[in-house]
Amino acid sequence: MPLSSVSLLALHRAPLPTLPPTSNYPPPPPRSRALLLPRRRGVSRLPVSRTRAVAGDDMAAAAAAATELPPTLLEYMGQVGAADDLVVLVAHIQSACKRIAVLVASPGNAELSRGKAGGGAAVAAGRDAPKPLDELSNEIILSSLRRSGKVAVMASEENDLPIWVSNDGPYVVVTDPLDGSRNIEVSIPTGTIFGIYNRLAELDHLPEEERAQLNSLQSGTHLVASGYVLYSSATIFCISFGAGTHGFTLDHLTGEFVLTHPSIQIPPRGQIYSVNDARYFDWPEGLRKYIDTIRQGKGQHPKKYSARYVCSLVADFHRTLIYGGVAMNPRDHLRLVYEANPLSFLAEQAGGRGSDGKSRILSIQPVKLHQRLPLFLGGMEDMLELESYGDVQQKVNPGYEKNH
Ligand SMILES: O=P(O)(O)OC[C@H]1O[C@](O)(COP(=O)(O)O)[C@@H](O)[C@@H]1O
Repeated sequence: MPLSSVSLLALHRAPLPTLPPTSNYPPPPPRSRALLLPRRRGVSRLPVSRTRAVAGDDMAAAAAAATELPPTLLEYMGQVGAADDLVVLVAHIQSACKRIAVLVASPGNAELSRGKAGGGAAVAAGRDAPKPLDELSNEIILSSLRRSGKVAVMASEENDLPIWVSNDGPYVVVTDPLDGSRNIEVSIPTGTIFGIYNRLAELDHLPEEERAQLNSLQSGTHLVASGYVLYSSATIFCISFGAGTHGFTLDHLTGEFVLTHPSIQIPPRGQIYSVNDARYFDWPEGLRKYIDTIRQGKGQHPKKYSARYVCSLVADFHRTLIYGGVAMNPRDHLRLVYEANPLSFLAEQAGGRGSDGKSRILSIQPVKLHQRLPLFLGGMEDMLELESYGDVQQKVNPGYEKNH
């Protein structure tokens, strides 16, 4: 059945099971063993002949087990009353991300990623040349968005210009299809980041190119939803529709993303800072002082902070969302439209903050599609302390080649 007629199948609008909000640190207890078993939908949906075959006690046990199952991502969207168009769109994004998850975990991934650097085994030319993983991921996402029938424009970090997809699509999607792909060869986590806006009908009279640009340059305050998928030891789909940030983990037995991290709250104070601190000597005075202070335990939080830096934005952000602290890239490197806005939306929806070191990210009006800026994401108290140092944006960036 095509996903577009997911029609929201029998997205039963039963009340949500009462899972506690994600208490981030220490991490949540392991999921019940029932989740490790092949997924059984509600017993009431079994054909009558089959339900009759189930003996009384078994029936009761099966019913109890079924009602304990946390919802899948699409069930969750049905339960919270998400618009049908949005459910169809997210269904297509999740199916694209499942394909990317398989791709990054496949034996050929290293060869594909070497193709990007023009070295390694990528000797075939033209159409036969292996495509770098981020280009392939881009194509996977684009074709899923096309098939959804719900997208007017897609703007991707991988394309110079936004792509006008369909005149009928109600949504605009911005995406970094595979962030951190330089880490693929060594199996370090990667991720897909996306943001969803409403298509601006008032621009429909403009020429296509201009319409596509302006639809893609909406400020983060207009996000309808944003999310990321982390490809790591678990594949996790984190999303916000503007009412909290929620995490769904891919259950490989059923192929479903199931709710594992409801209502994530970033601890206002963490004990981790995340930055490429080989660049310490290029940092401004304020940032150096901040980091020196917190790692000695002399900041507003009288604890010595630890350093963690994966150098893969989705992984560094995911850890920050769960454990707190601050994840940052103080140089003009990460992109406002594809990375900073979607992640800041998730951070805010989890009670945290996304900033360029001075201002709230979501309030910055993008002027260029590939605009880059310093990015700081984290728990509220940690972020306010960091910003109080004033001078935290790295202005110089000498001597670093982007070759690994
Ligand atoms: O080299 P830096 O400044 O540490 O930047 C690392 C960051 O760059 C990224 O790899 C993204 O860079 P690209 O968008 O060029 O792939 C992030 O995943 C990571 O957080």
